Amino acid sequence: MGRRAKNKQGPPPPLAEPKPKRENKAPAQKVASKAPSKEAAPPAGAPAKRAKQAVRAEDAKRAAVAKPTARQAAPKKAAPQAAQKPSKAAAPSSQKPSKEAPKSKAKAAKHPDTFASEDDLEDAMEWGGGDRDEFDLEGSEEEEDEEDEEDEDEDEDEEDEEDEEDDDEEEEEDEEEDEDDEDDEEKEEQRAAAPPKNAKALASKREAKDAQAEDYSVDNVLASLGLPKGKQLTERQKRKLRAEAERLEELLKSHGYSVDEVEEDDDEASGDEASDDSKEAHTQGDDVQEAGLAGLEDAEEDVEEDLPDDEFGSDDVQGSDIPSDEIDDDDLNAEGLEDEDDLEGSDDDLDEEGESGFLLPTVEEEEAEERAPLDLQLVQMRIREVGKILSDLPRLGEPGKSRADYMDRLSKDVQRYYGYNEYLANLFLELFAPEEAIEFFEANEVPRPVTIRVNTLKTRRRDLAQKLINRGVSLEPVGAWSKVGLQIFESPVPIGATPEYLVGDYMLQAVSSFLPCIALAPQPGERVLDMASAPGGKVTYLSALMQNTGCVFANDSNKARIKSLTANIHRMGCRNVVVCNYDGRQFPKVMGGFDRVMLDSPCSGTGVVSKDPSVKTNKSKRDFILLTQLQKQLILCAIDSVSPKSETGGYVVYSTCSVTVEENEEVVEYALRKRPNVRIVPTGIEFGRDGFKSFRGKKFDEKMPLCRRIFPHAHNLDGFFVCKLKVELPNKGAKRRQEAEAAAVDAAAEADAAPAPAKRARKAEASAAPEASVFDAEEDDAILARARARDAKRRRA
Ligand SMILES: C[S@@+](CC[C@H](N)C(=O)[O-])C[C@H]1O[C@@H](n2cnc3c(N)ncnc32)[C@H](O)[C@@H]1O
Repeated sequence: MGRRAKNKQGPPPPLAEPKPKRENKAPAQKVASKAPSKEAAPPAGAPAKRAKQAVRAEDAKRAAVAKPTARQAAPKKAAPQAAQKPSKAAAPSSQKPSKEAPKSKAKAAKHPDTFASEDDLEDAMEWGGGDRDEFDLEGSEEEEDEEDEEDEDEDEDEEDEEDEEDDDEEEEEDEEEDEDDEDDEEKEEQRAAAPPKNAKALASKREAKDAQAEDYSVDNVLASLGLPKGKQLTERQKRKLRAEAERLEELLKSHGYSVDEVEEDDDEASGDEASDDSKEAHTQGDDVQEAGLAGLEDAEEDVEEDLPDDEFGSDDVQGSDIPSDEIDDDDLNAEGLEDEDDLEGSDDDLDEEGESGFLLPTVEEEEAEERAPLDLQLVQMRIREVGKILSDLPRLGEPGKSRADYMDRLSKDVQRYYGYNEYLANLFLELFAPEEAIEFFEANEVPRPVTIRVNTLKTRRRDLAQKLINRGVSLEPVGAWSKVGLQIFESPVPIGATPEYLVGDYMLQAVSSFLPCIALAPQPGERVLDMASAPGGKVTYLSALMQNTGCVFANDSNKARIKSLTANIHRMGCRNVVVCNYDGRQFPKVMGGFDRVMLDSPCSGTGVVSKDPSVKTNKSKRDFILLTQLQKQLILCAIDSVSPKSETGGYVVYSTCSVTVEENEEVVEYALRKRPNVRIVPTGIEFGRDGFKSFRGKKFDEKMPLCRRIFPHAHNLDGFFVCKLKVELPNKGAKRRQEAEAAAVDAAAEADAAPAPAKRARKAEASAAPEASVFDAEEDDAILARARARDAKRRRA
């Protein structure tokens, strides 16, 4: 097994820390919201019900697990909806996804980086900012609240005349609000006249739920667990069922339910209060409560009525693989185990089974599981359990089972739970250690934060921020590392259709895609080529960094994408850009001699799965072979388009929104082999992980760690790879390479020498960055704080 990415303490988070007012609300929700693709979603709450029934049936006499109150017993529904509206705490790093989190992220943005047009905007609102309908259509309570607030704001606005800076903006806003209010009144009347929209849906949901509850007959319950009736359970089967109970308890605890209080609350739960709560949750249309809490409660009652004590028994238990590593004798006793012998017996077996007590399913059990309906919660728990065991196989592994056995199980479960094809599941499981791979898969289920890039050709960040705040947008700078990024948390207006957007004050753009431009660091007056530039997120940034001077060639081979590229270039006021439409591989023949070349290469998109989940299934081994071939050809052409004699530059940046080694380090390594006059230099990006120096037996250039790798689970950004290359005169390069090879022998000297030039290079580039001259962090912070305070005051009034 080759090198795998490791979790290590990285530099400061790339996006801003959360403000206290948007406190993390529901940390436990993350677990529940880890739903796989929509297609795979089970009927809400069904796995929990099955698990609960298993517990009750097997342990009816023993009462091995305390019965939680109805309220406590509501596992969150593991459905895509939940996953797509992550809690603010759910983000792996400090960022907060926007309140308008997408209702469906299945529709991916056309291109992950930028949003060129109205269509792109729609996509953008889906990937990061929510359903556009939320902004435009009637009906949501939140919207009404906001409208009320806007009405109040009008009054406050009149009083606020001292605030000279805001006057013009606010007048415009007031006019818009007046119009909106008239529309709103009309809509309100229509709403009042119509029957409640969701009453019918609720009624039919209830009917469906009742029908579902009726299905919990003994036969159904046993069948759902793969247990034929009337036989005796083996010790192993009993143990698994008990561990299943533990699993459920763990699940409840992880959602913040206290199982310890169950005994006392149980009485209450059967009383009015609990059922009232349940009903209330129902009538509010809360899917989570409905599916989990009320459904579970109903199912419990049915099982109690239907299931005779001796009914549960089979040699053919298809049961789940049950983590029993945390079974605690004291707990079991406290919870009233009647049959001490069983417990002792299982303890003995646990000793034989390794410390975790988790058993991989047998072949028969696997086959039965294949036949049974997909139990997503079981699969999710098993993924976590196997990930944990693989982190310490000698201690936690089952005797006789190899790493390959566990990896095989994990791969199958990842495919079933997250919806990746076998090739990709294995690719990621090779790239990361198992537990980290799971974090990566989880992060891909959550949308990344919405961010915009301020167009310094047209405005300053502080001015734009102020205008947007005046429109009620909640935002923050993305962090000290960028002077042009703003993270959008909430917006009452479509962020891709504000007047500021339309006049080109900003670009909707993922912050990862700022990084290649920062690395290329084009200088005013230079000649620059962006070899694959549509729809233009990066090329318009390059143009801005060059302050509309020099010349940028924006090329793309795809004619259809040239349209949005051109539109963006116009909207952003880039006057130093020439658009062209060649296959990048023709470029050195078309023209050459550039000071810098950007190759943001076509790639598999494995870094942006959260935006485009189709990547999970539509990328095969063949695609990777073809893509890497193209990437290798393009990188050579990019190198050959650069003038090694450039006095100010002579650089190529190669980037992808993919995390695979094949598309990144291997492509760069290929280029270094084919062009000995090229070397890797620091990118100037202060965060991210190092590029791999070796992977699965392959050794890469010693400078490969200077490349930056960005991961969704580690940085809460789109996955990205950025490499900066310096192109030198061929003879000079060859000489330098020989010298470098000789120098590599002296490891100590190398260790001393490496950091200093890297630092110097970074410092030089930072001071040369044109945007630095228009930025004053402290001043910006003060202005933004004042604007936020004013906005807060208006809202309070
Ligand atoms: C990752 S996207 C570029 C995104 C762009 N840099 C931006 O920031 O908006 C890759 C682009 O490569 C283009 N492309 C694919 N094959 C190409 C080729 N052989 N030559 C030039 N461009 C190509 C695609 O049309 C696509 O627009």
